[in-house]
Amino acid sequence: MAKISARPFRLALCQLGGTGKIKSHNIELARKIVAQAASSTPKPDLIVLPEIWNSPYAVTSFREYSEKIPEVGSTGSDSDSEGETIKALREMARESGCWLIGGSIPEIEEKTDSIFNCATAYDPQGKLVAKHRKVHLFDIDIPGRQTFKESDSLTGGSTLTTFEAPFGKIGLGICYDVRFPEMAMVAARQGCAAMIYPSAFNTTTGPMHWTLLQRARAVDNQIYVSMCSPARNPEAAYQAYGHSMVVNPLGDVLVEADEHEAILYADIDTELLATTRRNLPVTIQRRFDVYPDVSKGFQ
Ligand SMILES: NC(=O)CC(=O)C(=O)O
Repeated sequence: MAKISARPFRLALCQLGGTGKIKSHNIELARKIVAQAASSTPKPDLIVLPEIWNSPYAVTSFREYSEKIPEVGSTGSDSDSEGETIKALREMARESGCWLIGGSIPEIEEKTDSIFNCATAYDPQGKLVAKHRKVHLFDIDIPGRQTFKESDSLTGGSTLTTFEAPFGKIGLGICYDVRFPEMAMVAARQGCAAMIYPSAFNTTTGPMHWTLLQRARAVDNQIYVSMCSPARNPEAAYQAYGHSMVVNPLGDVLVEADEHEAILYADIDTELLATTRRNLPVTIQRRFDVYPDVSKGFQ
């Protein structure tokens, strides 16, 4: 179990609204909301965008809107290896002077012709510091209410993702990944202060599980948990839930949006991480002699 080494930091969630079928328009909307988030006082350290914001959230759109995404560490000098959204996200990070989780976009891997739902993160110099391909694809069928099958056009990723920033280590997942507690547990055991999920629940599963899952992941692992959604668009085929949220290690909801466009700010209190773990020391009371250590092989 790695110790959490983090300093207090400020998180800004951009619940982006107004996106539609025109990719360049979606990118301009993202630029505006990131710039607005960065201009607030105190300035946030880390800004977050939602899941699949440059494209409609539809299995029939992912290939058309997909882009190449280079490997982690890329500074964008080889401009052929990345698409317009990635170039724009690098600029947003540089211009804002903040760390940026650029939500997720559809990624094409040319050598296998596979499409992934991929989240990226950047430092304030625009360097790509993390790339997470959604591991658990959103394939559900609640008859008459919500049916979705990402696996019709997407391939699942096969790695877990964390990145180190000066304010602490952050775990990155995407939406449906939150339903798999092992992922957040591994991140927590690797010393992450927060698990952040660009997301897009819907008006069926949102009321059922959105808050419950974040509070569960936070309390189980005594970390901050946050999901950043797009705003709801009444004209879209997929009705995003909205309700972007940050939950603290005690399971308290610190901030929550409604369904409209919004920017939410939350202060990540590293002292609370420490006191929660001191007062309720479950992270050191686990009985891996009785049940298997799910994080074995990842530390
Ligand atoms: N959109 C998702 O990936 C997940 C979701 O909406 C849900 O789990 O519910």
